[in-house]
Amino acid sequence: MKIVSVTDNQEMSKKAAEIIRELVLRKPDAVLGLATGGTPEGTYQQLVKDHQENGTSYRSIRTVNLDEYAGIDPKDPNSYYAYMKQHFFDHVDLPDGQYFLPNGLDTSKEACMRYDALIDSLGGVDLQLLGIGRNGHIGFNEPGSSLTLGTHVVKLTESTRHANARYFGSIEDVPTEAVTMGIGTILKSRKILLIASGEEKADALGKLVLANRADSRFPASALTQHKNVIIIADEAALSQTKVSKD
Ligand SMILES: N[C@@H]1[C@@H](O)[C@H](O)[C@@H](COP(=O)(O)O)O[C@@H]1O
Repeated sequence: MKIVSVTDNQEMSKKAAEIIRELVLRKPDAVLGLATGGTPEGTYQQLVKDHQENGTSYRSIRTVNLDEYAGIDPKDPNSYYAYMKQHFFDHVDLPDGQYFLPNGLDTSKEACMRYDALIDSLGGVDLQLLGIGRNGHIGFNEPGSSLTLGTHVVKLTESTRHANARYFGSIEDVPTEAVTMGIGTILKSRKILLIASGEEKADALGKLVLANRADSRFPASALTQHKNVIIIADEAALSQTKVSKD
């Protein structure tokens, strides 16, 4: 795992966007694995700015998202589909029909298998963007998840529901389940870019930097099994590690 230490959220977002942009320019039909949450918002902002100012094109790009809440209609403003439209899809020239998310309204085993088959049919993910949950979850793979599964339905932990409640009216409105790419799916990506910002991620980052083997109690540790992982984290997120700014 390569760790890049940056000053703050803005520098993290710029560096992450630069890596994505380079791939898009080098491979105009790349498959991007995308993530949601507060952390990648700045990265999408940078990519949109770059598209507007420099014309970087997404015409032939395909994207697949990590996860979606179960039981939430894509039209619901709290869906990850709506998040992606709002932060990225509606502002670049990525054609409709070239972006995919798990379907929160069809959580059947068949639908999950179809999502993995879709990713394979696109040729696999070139670059998977990841955030990290405070408890070390990636996608929605909560502690205790199998580290080999493909896309599947998960029960969200109360800590994750509380952390994500800021987007909903109240905690009762936060779904209890989600559909997520499994760690098995994530590890198939050719490259993984994990971004983290802020003190509330310091615990998780501290554990991740020290991890030397995959342990299902801390799902992000599965990244130790992948050969091409870059972590871009700011000083606050790295405050419990010995990694210092380059
Ligand atoms: N499913 C998402 C994850 O993909 C994300 O990495 C995590 C951290 O979110 P945030 O970036 O808002 O801290 O939250 C959610 O649970």
